[in-house]
Amino acid sequence: MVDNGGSWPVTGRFAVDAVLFTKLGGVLSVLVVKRAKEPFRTAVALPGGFVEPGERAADAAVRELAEEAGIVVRRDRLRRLGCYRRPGRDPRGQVVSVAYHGYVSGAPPVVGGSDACAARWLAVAELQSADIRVAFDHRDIVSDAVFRRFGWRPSVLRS
Ligand SMILES: O=P(O)(O)OC[C@H]1O[C@@H](O)[C@H](O)[C@@H]1O
Repeated sequence: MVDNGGSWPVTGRFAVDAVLFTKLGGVLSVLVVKRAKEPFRTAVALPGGFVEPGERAADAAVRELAEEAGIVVRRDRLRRLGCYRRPGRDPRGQVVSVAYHGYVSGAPPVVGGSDACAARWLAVAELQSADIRVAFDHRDIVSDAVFRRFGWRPSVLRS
């Protein structure tokens, strides 16, 4: 632990999220987990978590993908999407999340672990349905990732 002399305010925590795409039956899909704990217990979320002391953000994204979804993705297959810092995005307090995006072919098998009780590939269009409870600002993150990668923006479907 670095002694900051008490002069640096501790204002928040640093997290990562991973948007991993595939095509499943020709349909653009994204890897999601079901949260096993609060906040947003049982909601759909992106694989993600807090960055450990001394850990690089991209390595944390790779680690969370493995821990929460049982999928091994090389760091150089992930691209940085951006920083998500809107106040209130996490009910626990100020959490800044760096999001990454990537693509894997063939919808490899995934399995929930760690903070996730399940993992699956979910059609992007389905994730945008208002009927699905999505944790944090993860629906917006997926929308931004689709736009960055494919150049179109999925619209939220109201039932
Ligand atoms: O999954 P835990 O460890 O509870 O918290 C990490 C999550 O907290 C959120 O702000 C981030 O978007 C990230 O997904």
